[in-house]
Amino acid sequence: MFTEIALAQARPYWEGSFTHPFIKELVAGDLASTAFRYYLLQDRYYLEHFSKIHLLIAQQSSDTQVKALMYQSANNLADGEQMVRHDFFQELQIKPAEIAQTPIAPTAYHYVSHMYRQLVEHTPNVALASLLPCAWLYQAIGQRLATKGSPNQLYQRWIDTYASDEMTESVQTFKQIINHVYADPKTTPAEQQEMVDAFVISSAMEYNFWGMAYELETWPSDAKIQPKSAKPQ
Ligand SMILES: Cc1ncc(CO)c(N)n1
Repeated sequence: MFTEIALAQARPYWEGSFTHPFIKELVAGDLASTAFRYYLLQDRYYLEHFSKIHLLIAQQSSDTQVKALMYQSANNLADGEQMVRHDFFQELQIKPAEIAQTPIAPTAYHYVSHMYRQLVEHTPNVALASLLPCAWLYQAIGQRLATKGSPNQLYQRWIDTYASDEMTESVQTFKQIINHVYADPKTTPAEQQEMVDAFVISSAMEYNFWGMAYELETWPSDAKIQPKSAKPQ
């Protein structure tokens, strides 16, 4: 089964995420607000592209189940998670000017680039595999943290986003569909391996994403020109 094989290989990155200082301090309630802000700013860029990649996979896949899942998830993202984020932005007073002035951090840029790359270098199925750690890892984190609860209201709301029954259900559906695609006789052993590799790299990127926010990661400081900002196109 794809999900078991892929998770077994990505395990160290998952464990690293569960125990990352960003997550630990989020639960304890004492995560620096600068780190959470930076996370949100970078994640806004990430989610915007994540949604676009869903649409590209939907257009390029010949599998009816994959197509339906990608269109539906793109819609859910638009009116679910991105809406919640909109509220966070308002509450933390993150204004368009701050968004426009914040360069995309290297890890956010690399993670997004990795997902697009699967469509160019490989196939819609491989790109699909690169999307799965996003929802699945956050759902696993949500499950673990839900019982603990954060004394910080805002951080608790972030946790709640990922600890819901709807989240668990949608991850279940994604896993069933990808396991089906992986086992399909049309999927060659080479493509199966590429799916696993794409999943593992995304898991590594997920792990790096916490460090990116925690350390307020930037491009090399001697660069005179910073890359473009994360502002919406
Ligand atoms: C980087 C990242 N991974 C996963 C999720 C969950 O959707 C998110 N919002 N951001």
